[in-house]
Formats: sequence, C-alpha cells, structure tokens
Amino acid sequence: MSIDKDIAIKAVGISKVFRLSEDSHNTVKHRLFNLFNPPRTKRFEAVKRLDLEIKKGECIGLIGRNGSGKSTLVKLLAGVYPVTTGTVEIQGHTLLMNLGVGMSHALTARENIYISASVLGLSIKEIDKIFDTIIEFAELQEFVDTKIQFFSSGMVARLGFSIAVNAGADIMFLDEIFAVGDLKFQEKAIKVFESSWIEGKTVILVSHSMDVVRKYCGRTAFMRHGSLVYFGDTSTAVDLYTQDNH
Ligand SMILES: Nc1ncnc2c1ncn2[C@@H]1O[C@H](COP(=O)(O)OP(=O)(O)OP(=O)(O)O)[C@@H](O)[C@H]1O
Repeated sequence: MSIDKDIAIKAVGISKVFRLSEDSHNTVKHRLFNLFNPPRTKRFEAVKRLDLEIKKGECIGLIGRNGSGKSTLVKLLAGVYPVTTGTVEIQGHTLLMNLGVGMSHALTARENIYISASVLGLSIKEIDKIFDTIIEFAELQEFVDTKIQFFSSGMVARLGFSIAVNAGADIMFLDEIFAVGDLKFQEKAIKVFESSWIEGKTVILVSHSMDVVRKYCGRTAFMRHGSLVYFGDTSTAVDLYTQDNH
C-alpha cells in the first residue's frame, strides 16, 4: 500500500475484537477439573471495520459517548494494540499521551523521559539538553527519581505532554489532555495549543468537551457503539453527537 507524502495516518479496514472470558473456572480446583474444557469466550467488537485518513498538520477531534471505542481506536492508530483486521500506516514520530500508556510504571520519571524521547528519535546528548525543561514544564522537580506508579494520573499526563511538546513528537494522540492536571497545568497546555508550536503537528484529540473540539479541531470523527458514524467538519460532528440519543 502506498501513502502520500502529505498523509500522517492512513488506516484501511481496521477493526478490533476483544475476547472476553465468560468462564466460572476461576478457582484452581475448577481449572484442574476443566483442563480439557477450556473456558468459553465471548467476542466483543470494540471498533468496527473503518477507514481513516489524517493529513499532516491536521488537528482532528474524536468524540462519542463513554464506551463508544474512542480510546481503542486511538490505541490501534498509535500501534499500542494490534489490529484484528486492516492496516495502519504512519508517517512521523508518534507519542500517545493517554494517562501514561506507553510509559513504564515500574520506571522513574527520569528513565521514562530517556526512553520516550529516544523512541522519538533523540540521542542521549540531545535528551540531556532538554531534560530540565521537560521536568520544569511538567512541574515534577521533586519527583525526578520517583517511579511513576506512585504518580497521580494528572502527574503522568503532565509528564507525557511535556515530553511530547519538548522532544518534538510530530503526531500526538491526546486523550482528554485538557481534563487532567490542575488549573495551572491546563492553562499551560492551552497556551501550547495556541502557540506556533502546533503548526505542522498532527494532533488527534479525544475530548468530551465540545468547546475544546470546536475551538481546535478542523475535522472531527464521531463514534457510536464502535462504528465511525461521521468524519468531517467539526460543527456537523458536534451536532450529530449532541442530537444522538442511541
Ligand atoms: N482491553 C480490553 N478488553 C476488553 N474490552 C475492552 C478493552 N478495552 C476496551 N474494551 C471495551 O471496548 C469498548 C470501548 O472502550 P473504549 O475505552 O475504547 O471507549 P471510549 O469511547 O474511549 O470510552 P470513554 O469515553 O469512557 O473513555 C468498551 O465497551 C470497553 O469495555
């Protein structure tokens, strides 16, 4: 499959099926007696077959009710989950900022910065230079050598956002970034969004705030029960979502 130079993400026929165990073999005794009678599994299609093409430099909104498949779709696009069907092609360095997905909870903030930034293509020397800026922006000076499993979800999100901003990810998946962190951090995140930094970046913004989506997203995708119902101009997507009673 070929991908044009101006495309950041091209997904064709992608879907995601989770297999949920329905069994009651949850005790050792049950498991032993049922060795040759494996637990039954139920198929659940969290993302139904869809195509999606996002251009470089676009800021895309992703909206839908709880459980409609937004986070699963983002994880498929970011390569966190393998797709059940279809293909995803990416041009650029991506970073997923979804409350620490992609970061290792057993490692410290310092270690996670070095790992994430090197995944983004930076050398150790380059990371040394921006290390303090990342920590200061995230306001985590006192927690540099703390394992992030002890961080609050807001602290993890701040760290992820700061790495992406300062280490130069060119495709960013932001899952509710304006809803985490305290007021001061949210203001900082908004400032970044409104600065020239955003120019040329590709952003996929998952949000339950229609104001945020209206303000920053040129096009928006609306999901319902795992299906992509609409992908086009933001005002139509927001209208469809707000009128939706299914
Ligand atoms: N790892 C998993 N295993 C099994 N089912 C899952 C898994 N992850 C998500 N699901 C299911 O897939 C469906 C879609 O979940 P998803 O988190 O993508 O929705 P969402 O639109 O992001 O919701 P929210 O707005 O609440 O964040 C839900 O029914 C959820 O229970």
